[in-house]
Amino acid sequence: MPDIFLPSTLPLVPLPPPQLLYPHLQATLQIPSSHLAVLLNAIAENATRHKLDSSRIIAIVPVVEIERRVGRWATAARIKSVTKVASPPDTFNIILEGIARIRLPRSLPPVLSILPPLPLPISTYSLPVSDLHILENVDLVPLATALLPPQLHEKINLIPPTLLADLLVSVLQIDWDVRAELLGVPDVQERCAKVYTILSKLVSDRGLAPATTTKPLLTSTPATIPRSRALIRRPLGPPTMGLPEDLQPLDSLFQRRLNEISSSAGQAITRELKRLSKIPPQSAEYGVGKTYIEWLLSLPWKKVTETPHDLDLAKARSILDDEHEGLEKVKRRVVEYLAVYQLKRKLFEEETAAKLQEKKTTKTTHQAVQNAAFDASTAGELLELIPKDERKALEETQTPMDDILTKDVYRDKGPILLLVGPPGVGKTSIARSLATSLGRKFHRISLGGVRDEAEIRGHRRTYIGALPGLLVQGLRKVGVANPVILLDTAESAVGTSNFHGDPSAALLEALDPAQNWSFHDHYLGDVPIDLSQCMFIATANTLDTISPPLLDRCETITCSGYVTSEKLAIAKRFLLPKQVKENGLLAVGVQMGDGVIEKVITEFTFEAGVRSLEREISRICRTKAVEYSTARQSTHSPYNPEVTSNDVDTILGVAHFDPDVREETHRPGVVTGLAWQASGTGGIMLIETTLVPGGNGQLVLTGSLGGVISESAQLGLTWVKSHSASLGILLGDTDPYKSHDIHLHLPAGSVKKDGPSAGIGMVLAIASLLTGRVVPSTTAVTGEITLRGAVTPVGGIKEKVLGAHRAGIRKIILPKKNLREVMADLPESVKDEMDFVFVGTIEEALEEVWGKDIWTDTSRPRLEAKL
Ligand SMILES: Nc1ncnc2c1ncn2[C@@H]1O[C@H](COP(=O)(O)OP(=O)(O)OP(=O)(O)O)[C@@H](O)[C@H]1O
Repeated sequence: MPDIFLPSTLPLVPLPPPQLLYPHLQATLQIPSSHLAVLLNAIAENATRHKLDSSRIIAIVPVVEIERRVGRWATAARIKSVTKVASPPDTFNIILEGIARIRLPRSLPPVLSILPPLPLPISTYSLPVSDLHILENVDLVPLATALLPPQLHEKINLIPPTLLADLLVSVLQIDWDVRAELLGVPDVQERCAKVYTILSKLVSDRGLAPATTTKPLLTSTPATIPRSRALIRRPLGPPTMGLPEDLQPLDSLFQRRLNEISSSAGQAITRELKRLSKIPPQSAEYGVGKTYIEWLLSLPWKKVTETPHDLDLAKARSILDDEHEGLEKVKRRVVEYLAVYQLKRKLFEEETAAKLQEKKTTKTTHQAVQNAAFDASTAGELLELIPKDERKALEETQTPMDDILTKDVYRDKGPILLLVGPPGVGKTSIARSLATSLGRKFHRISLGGVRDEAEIRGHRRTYIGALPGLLVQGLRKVGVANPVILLDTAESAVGTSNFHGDPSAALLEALDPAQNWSFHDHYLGDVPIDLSQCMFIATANTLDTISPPLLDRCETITCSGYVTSEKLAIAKRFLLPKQVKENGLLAVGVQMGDGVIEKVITEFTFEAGVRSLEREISRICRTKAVEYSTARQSTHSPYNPEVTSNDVDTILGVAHFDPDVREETHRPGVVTGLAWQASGTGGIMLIETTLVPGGNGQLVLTGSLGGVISESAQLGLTWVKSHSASLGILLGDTDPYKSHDIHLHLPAGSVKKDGPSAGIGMVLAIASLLTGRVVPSTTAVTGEITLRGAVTPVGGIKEKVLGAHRAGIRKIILPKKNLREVMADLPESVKDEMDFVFVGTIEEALEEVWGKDIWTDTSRPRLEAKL
């Protein structure tokens, strides 16, 4: 039960008819901006006088024709919100919520306008708990039932009788004078008796009969208060009566879980149980309804994993270290994230504690008015009985009931971590370790192939076999409201709306801290679910296709591919021991030397991550498991845990064909470019050109090329053509463009290729073809070109370079503007082994490959490669 504290002086504000403010109800006061300024000054003065940070409490005095005060009673009220109205101009609506009746001093001047803070003899005219018993004599419920529409009947039972009298006279359009008089009746019994007389008259005037009550009234002794309070919290009263037998188990489960579910879920279950009790159990609808109730009962509305208040960052780091090799930057960033999370949470908890403390101290300096019959859980119900026009204005500032109940829980509003990198580099497993460090449950949702909004937001219950969306399903699976949820392959939830809706929009709503405390899943209908306590982490292979609004919510951490030495370390420390264990060889083990593992890495796997490597190691372990089983059965051949290089060949067979190994031969017209696949893996890509006799300088393109890459080829040819003279291509009377077409092909025709980064490679290939000079196959190039010959930066450079390194390339020509990325992000071992040449123009690139004398050297045969 919250206590309300009133300062001993309050500014006074006149409230003309027809409005009248009772404790716990709302009223809207419309005032011009000049009056608002006076009011705010008076409030500030009062706050300073009482050394309060803010006191939005004022006294609302009912007045008639502005000069005549009615009686000696007013209402202490809290300002809930101030909003500017569209018309009349310069006018504000102030929404007030009554706190308690206050008696005004005899000497008070007429309240003609807003008055500065004046001392008021404040008494506790709200109800002490022990006074409740007096109400049993004057039961207003039957009268209220007769007078109010049926949909409100059940709610009347939930309203404490002490409030009912005020509430009824407010909603039943009783004369203002009568209402003002009732404000001056602080004694509850007297007030209820008066209201009883008024309502009885109204009932008989309208020719209605008072209903007989079944109302569980609040009972007399303080000892029974908690039970009564539970009753108040209960959404719609027990529906058990008259339920069919097969609904009884559900109902009793409902009763047991009453305190664990949100009030809106409780209301929905009550409604559904009632509805089901009226329809035949054989109908399909009956089954649908039962499943719906089961879902509502099984969700973790309020249950959370308790997380330690002091997160041990060193321990978190050691969990990350224990489960992952390398990934230094990623680990550091994850620990930073945890540190910030912990700090924010601590700060929040300290603030909450300080507020509580402040309340306690204010109690000693200010008179406390006990608000016996009002608590947050009745607020929502009450609201519905408040006149509509007032309610509308109030709703904007309303916090939902469930939110009030759990408002002291910390909800992280920070960005979502997005781990980006090629497959198999440990993104998922880092997220899992983060959940372990936080002591939270972990749930992974794969967004791959999610094209339908219903997969995120659920299907409406009208569909047969309808289910909630992936998020709600996930919550039920983990059984707590605060898990770490990993949204895997987030790039797949593309931001395209189609006739199935827009999954990324639904996802955004779920991730938005401003909305996700009341996420609406279609299956759950009008029952909102709180996702704000979940911690979301996303992973993606590439940022290219991720929806921009989603990306905007995220903070990106890049996990790049591994080089051989890193893979070796991962294999030795994690993959091999894991596979040995999984294949039942823990007792005898499998020994693989560094050279052997390296052979598996370089000859049998061609990937940025370590997934295939793990698969190959698993194959080796399986073979060793067969050997071990055979050895156990025969005494002749003992088991040998050692795996040699030859064993690898025997077990894994012929080394895999790898398109990503550099060419051994050097040929004019062939250049090695760099590619970056949608999976996030980098590699090399050959650019082949040849001259086709009988043409006229046209460009023929093949190899599944997209629009952008085709334009790059055209651009490359144009550049070479325009520099033909200086490159020595047009010599004497031979003009290759008049007698030949140029065919440019990118092998692996089944793979779609696009992007601008092959531009410089195309220029080199065409120039090489026409000048007859070769580009060494150990050299790779990447960079976009412009028509004027500038080389501009490209994306995915780190993965491309790592892919080139794997393929055996030792020199890379790349755009100057990518220099910082290369220097900052690449492992030292790669930087040591490779030669990087940064160029700003095409000329620089050509000179780098063929030397400065390319512009004058015309001695070489010009055409070497012909069909
Ligand atoms: N640095 C590492 N240390 C230890 N194990 C690792 C490391 N990187 C990857 N692994 C292991 O590789 C396997 C694949 O990792 P994981 O599933 O996390 O990859 P991912 O990056 O999420 O891939 P995808 O993008 O395909 O989902 C896991 O078994 C993981 O433990």
